[in-house]
Amino acid sequence: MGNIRVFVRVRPPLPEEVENERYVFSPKHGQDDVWEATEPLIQSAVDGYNVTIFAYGQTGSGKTYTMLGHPGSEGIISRSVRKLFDTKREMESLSRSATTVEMSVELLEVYNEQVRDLLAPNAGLNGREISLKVTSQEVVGNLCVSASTEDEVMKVLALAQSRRCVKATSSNSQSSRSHMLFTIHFAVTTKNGIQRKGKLNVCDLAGSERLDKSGANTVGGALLLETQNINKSLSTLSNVIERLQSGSGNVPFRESKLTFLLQNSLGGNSKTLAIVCCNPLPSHFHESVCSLRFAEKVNKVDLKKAVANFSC
Ligand SMILES: Nc1ncnc2c1ncn2[C@@H]1O[C@H](COP(=O)(O)OP(=O)(O)OP(=O)(O)O)[C@@H](O)[C@H]1O
Repeated sequence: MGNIRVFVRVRPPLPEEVENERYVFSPKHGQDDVWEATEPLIQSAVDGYNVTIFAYGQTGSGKTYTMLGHPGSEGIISRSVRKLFDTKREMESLSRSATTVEMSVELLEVYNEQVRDLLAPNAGLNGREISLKVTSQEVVGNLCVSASTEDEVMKVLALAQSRRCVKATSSNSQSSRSHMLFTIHFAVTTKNGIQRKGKLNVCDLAGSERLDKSGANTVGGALLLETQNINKSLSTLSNVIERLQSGSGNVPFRESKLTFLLQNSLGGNSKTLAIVCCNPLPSHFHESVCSLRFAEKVNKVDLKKAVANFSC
């Protein structure tokens, strides 16, 4: 006598169901499809809005691939940078340089509950922690590098990525051990002196992981501490979203550096997109369900109506 055998069969979606679920990207959708749906938000940064895009999901589910991509398979960041520079050139040439656009870039990581400036000369794992003053509106004290070409931004990004803490775990050979926040500012000044300032924040979060699956509890030391900090900040993020959704009580933005940095994106004047990534394997079913629950909660959060940042 053995156990009862169980088969599970998932039928393919029917055409009308595909239409209803079109915001779900399946494994057959590529980077172009994700970009096509994301691109209109980048235009909002040009129009003077604060825009935030963050990738959430368990370790190894495709967050960094979605945001940064691979050579020949560009992610959201490089496509956004190119779009912003194309727009800058177009605006300046159409106005015969009467309109000017200035762009600058910031790159931060949150590693073990410390905010680090990835562009600072002493950045990196062995570097000193940069003490940043984080206000509810913005981070003060880090480097903001002005950028005049896409190549410059991509070089700065590659430098930051090389300094970011990435390690092999048993779930992912290139696992990001920190949350990375890339910000590009887009400031337009017209010939009559009117300014509008938009910005795009792209956040590649570190992935949640179970200690037993990641092997961190057996390796111990740094990996264990990193995993605990990652999980703690992601669970604070989840609590923040829950409070925002229910509208009850104080929102615990200050309980983690990550939520502090995302405060304006989640509870303020911003247009925000969460991309929730899932691992396709049945063995990760539990984690995928948790990520989808998170997606559902985020989807119910009512943000204040975003207002463009204009000044004279
Ligand atoms: N849509 C995709 N198409 C093809 N390969 C993908 C896709 N998404 C992810 N991958 C591959 O899966 C692996 C894990 O992806 P990635 O490193 O982006 O995960 P992650 O969610 O950022 O993980 P972590 O949280 O550990 O940093 C990588 O080898 C990546 O190239």
